[in-house]
Amino acid sequence: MTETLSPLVGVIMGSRSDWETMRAAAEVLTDFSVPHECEIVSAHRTPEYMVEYAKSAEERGLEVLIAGAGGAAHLPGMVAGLTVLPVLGVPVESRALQGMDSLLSIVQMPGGVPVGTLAIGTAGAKNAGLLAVRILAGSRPELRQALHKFHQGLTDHVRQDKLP
Ligand SMILES: Nc1c(C(=O)O)ncn1[C@@H]1O[C@H](COP(=O)(O)O)[C@@H](O)[C@H]1O
Repeated sequence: MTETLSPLVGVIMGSRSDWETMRAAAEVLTDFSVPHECEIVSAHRTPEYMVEYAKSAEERGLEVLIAGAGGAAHLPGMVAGLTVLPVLGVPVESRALQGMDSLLSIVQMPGGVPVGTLAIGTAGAKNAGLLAVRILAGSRPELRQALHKFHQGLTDHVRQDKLP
């Protein structure tokens, strides 16, 4: 994509420790040449910055937010309450409860405030990146084309797999 270099997707996470998971989302966006930004934003530790970030996201030109957090993962839901942009929530795998706490904190949103919840961990982060690309592709034919190519690549790869 060349029409703009200002970020279209905001990848945010509650802590630096989430990066190992959330980098999978950023890598997908890089692969599809989607301009994006990555930041640490925490509902618990930086609540005022979270409000500022979420409220300014739309006017800054962001179109999709990907929010990852672990444990008491309130970030995605809080952000979804502060913006009308689509928010994709990634439950980061926690040590104590293997991410079940993160998942349940993100998925069970009250009606009216949607968060698109992905799977726990790196696979969820990767799919959040792909879902963001799919959302953006709705109005960007070049991204739609790139997704068709990616999809075909997946299919070809699996079709060529041989059992031992
Ligand atoms: N769940 C949240 C939020 C939030 O929801 O705002 N902020 C930080 N955290 C989470 O705390 C976990 C442990 O963080 P540390 O590793 O910094 O102790 C991280 O997975 C983070 O997402």
